[in-house]
Amino acid sequence: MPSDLDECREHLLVVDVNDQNKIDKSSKFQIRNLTKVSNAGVPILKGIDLDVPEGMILGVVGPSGSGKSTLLRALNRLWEPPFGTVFLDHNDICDLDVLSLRRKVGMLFQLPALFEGTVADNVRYGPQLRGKKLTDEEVRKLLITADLDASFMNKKGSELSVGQAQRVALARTLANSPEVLLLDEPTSALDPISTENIEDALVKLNKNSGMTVIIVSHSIKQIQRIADLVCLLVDGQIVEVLKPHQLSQATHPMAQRFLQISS
Ligand SMILES: Nc1ncnc2c1ncn2[C@@H]1O[C@H](COP(=O)(O)OP(=O)(O)OP(=O)(O)O)[C@@H](O)[C@H]1O
Repeated sequence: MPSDLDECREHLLVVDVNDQNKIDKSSKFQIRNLTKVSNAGVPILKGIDLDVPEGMILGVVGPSGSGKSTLLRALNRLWEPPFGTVFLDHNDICDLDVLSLRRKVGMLFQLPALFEGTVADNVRYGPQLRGKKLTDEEVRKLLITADLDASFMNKKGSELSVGQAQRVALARTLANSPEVLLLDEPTSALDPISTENIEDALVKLNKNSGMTVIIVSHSIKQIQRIADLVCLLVDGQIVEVLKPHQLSQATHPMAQRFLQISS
């Protein structure tokens, strides 16, 4: 018996923007005609239409330069579209207070920048802005979720490896209890064991708290391990939306080639 979420996943489609009846009411994000052109006039995103159901892990894959990071950044208002709209819970994100948007929609970058101070300072940063001081125990739990042990608490952010900094950045993002997690190559600097631990943590967070996750990854295997659905981006356009086990059925020639080489 398929669950509501399964039904919903079945219906994640690249939508016809003119057909409002197709808007999925349980969507966390509704992206309509999202378009970006570089200053030099080169199209980067070419009218992206996509619904992301609440509680889903959506994998975004595609060749380098296809616009994956640009797409993620739009969802957190790191740039604002000259054309197109992004709705979060049916509200245009450009109408939302940007700080509350970023608290709801946490983002992790490929190369995380930590703030001055210790790891614990970094993890406490977001809640502190809202007048909440996390206890040592709360910080410890967040670090453990991000596959770091408590001994990291008092280390300086500047003394960490990229892989350790990636995990601190994850703990710092989770400290805000986001409803959505945008991940840009979150395990690119991690060893296979840590990668597996982070993947497990993401799946647990998704299952236990219903957190919607959108993950960009160059690892097709990673996407197949954790995603409910995969969106293939080629040259600024979504060319396929498939379930992970259906990836071999991609019909777009560039998507096929990309998948063959990366699998
Ligand atoms: N601020 C910018 N100004 C001009 N061009 C940009 C800007 N940001 C990105 N681009 C260009 O847009 C295209 C898409 O970049 P983006 O980083 O989104 O791709 P990507 O799919 O995430 O790539 P990768 O897999 O290599 O990280 C690239 O050609 C890039 O050079």
